[in-house]
Amino acid sequence: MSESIKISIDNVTKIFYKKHNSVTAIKDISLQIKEGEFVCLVGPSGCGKSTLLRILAGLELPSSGEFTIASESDERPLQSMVFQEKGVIPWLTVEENVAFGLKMRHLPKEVIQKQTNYYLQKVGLSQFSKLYPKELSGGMKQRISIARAFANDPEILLMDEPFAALDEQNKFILQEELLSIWSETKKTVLFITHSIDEALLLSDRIILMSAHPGEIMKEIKVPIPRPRTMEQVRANAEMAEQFLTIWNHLQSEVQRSRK
Ligand SMILES: Nc1ncnc2c1ncn2[C@@H]1O[C@H](COP(=O)(O)OP(=O)(O)OP(=O)(O)O)[C@@H](O)[C@H]1O
Repeated sequence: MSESIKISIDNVTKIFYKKHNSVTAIKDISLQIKEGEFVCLVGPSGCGKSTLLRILAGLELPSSGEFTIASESDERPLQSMVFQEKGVIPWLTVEENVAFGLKMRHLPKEVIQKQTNYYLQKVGLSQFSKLYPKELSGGMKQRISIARAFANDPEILLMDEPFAALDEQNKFILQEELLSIWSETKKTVLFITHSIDEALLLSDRIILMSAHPGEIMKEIKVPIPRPRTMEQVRANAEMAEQFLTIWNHLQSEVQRSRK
């Protein structure tokens, strides 16, 4: 991980105005993420995690505050986003889905083919390249989204619970595949999850958010070195302690928000 700051979020607040009231989704969020860092956002449901990601993706505007994403090249997209589901285009084949962002940028055909093939192979979809998403399992569809996001070669990756809809076995496999691609590319990643195990396995740093409105409450540096496996995460005493810290935080925030 480099020491340079890739994402800088400064005092970002988002208020959604409705007809008769307003909702403050996130409040005064300030966060700096280093180049090549893998950061997970964890917090109770409705605390504004997706709102923050959507702001960074340019899909929402902050009500106040600002953010910057350091850009190395004008030719690369600033960000790629991976969602929980519905991230694939049903009328395009697997290969066309992965190539989609590259085609939009009108890159040379050979570059598109090379990049697409590389990431299809990385996520184990090479032999399914001509199939359509409806012919694939949920795990395979998420692999397409991941391959497309990395193939785009964005400055940063934003991932909104990409594995939440998968069964445990598929989740473990995709987490390991993601870590393997990430360790090669060293992309800066901001990843939302509700799974404490997932956050401990993937992150360099975990940001804990408060219940509604979402504010940053605590940061946890994940203590074990990489490469990591879920077995190590589960067997490591320090990780068990961190698990409890996060668990207790979530419990108390959920209870506080219900009062
Ligand atoms: N477009 C919108 N219009 C109005 N309110 C919204 C909008 N998007 C989000 N909100 C509100 O902002 C708050 C934060 O929502 P958000 O989806 O960001 O939370 P979250 O932490 O990602 O939730 P979850 O973990 O359940 O996915 C919620 O109260 C939600 O109802």
